[in-house]
Amino acid sequence: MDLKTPVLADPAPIKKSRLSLHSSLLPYSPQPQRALFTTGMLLSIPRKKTGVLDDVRAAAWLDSMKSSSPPPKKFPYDANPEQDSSDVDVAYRAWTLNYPSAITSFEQITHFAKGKRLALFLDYDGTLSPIVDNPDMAFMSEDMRSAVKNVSKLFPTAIISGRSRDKVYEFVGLTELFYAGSHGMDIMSPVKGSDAFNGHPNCVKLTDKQGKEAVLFQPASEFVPMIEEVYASLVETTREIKGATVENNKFCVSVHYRNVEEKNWKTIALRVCAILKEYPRLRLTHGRKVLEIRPVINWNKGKAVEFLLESLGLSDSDEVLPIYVGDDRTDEDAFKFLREENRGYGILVSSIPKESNAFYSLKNPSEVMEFLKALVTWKSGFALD
Ligand SMILES: O=P(O)(O)OC[C@H]1O[C@H](O[C@H]2O[C@H](CO)[C@@H](O)[C@H](O)[C@H]2O)[C@H](O)[C@@H](O)[C@@H]1O
Repeated sequence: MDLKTPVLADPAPIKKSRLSLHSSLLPYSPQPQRALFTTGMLLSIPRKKTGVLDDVRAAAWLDSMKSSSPPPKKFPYDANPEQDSSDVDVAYRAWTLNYPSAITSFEQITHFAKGKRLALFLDYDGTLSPIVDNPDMAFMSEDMRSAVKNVSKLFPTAIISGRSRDKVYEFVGLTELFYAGSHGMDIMSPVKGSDAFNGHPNCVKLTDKQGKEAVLFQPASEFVPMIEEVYASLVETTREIKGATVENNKFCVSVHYRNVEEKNWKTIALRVCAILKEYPRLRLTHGRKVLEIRPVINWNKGKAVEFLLESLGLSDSDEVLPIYVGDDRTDEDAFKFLREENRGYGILVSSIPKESNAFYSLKNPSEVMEFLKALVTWKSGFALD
């Protein structure tokens, strides 16, 4: 099977590595067996306790907060009254030469998928539901729910979210799927294929809400008391900052600043920094107008994809093509895993140009739904052949 990718469709931001990856993707080569769990899952990050360093760190966070929140109308140039939306369109179209649309490249994707089982991994916020001001109101539409349900009848499908697993399950409400919450630090998967994890201290067998036997993997379980403590401190320290909210995602905490005036972002950065200084075993990552505090462990959404592939019996890369769809920085770990392990494709959901480890792009959740529906149509037609 010739899987050669046309040169123009090669979505390569860093030409060297992406081209070499593409050539090794053709055809997929068997992956060397690797140990999923490193013995030292805990990473150590030295954190000095001087005031100057705190200021420097908070200033760096502030830069990151600002750069990750470009005002859509000004992007990709600075404020320019002459600039109209067609400039933005041109920039976006140029970007899609490197990250082709998964819809216009659909035939290419299904060509790669022929003879393999597709496995789908879907982020939640910004992917299945539109980004909204109130995180508690980030509902997915009924149309999207039925698209996800239909796709999950044909392909193993998992949701991998930064939310707590319970919360994301509440939003999605489909029993047919597999769920990983807290950026992959809380995974419920079927017992089938879970032998590799038997005896792992963070892996327990239980019966899920539907009465099915399941495996629960929580690599950061020892951090729960610390997360609860830091959540309480963050609620307290941000209480008087108008618009700031703190969300407890069980193994990680989100500090939202979407509704905070930009002049107060620095205060948030400084206060979160002051709290985090007391917790050297926690670290901060950035999301979409959110600061995410999480344990310093060697685990992320990429590791969660690897875990799920293994526990679902889908780890043979000759037979399975995983596709991961996500919009956030934390999804990059999953894109990177699929790219570096030569396993499958990341699809970045973004309406503005962004550097990414994904191969393809989709503009927004509506296009995600269109893509999922196209997969169902394709697979159904294929089944009738
Ligand atoms: O991994 P995800 O499922 O994408 O979760 C990442 C974070 O998503 C949520 O925050 C984001 O969506 C909110 C609702 O649209 C929005 O108000 C917020 O600004 C976004 O950052 C969620 O609330 C966070 O806890 C997740 O970590």
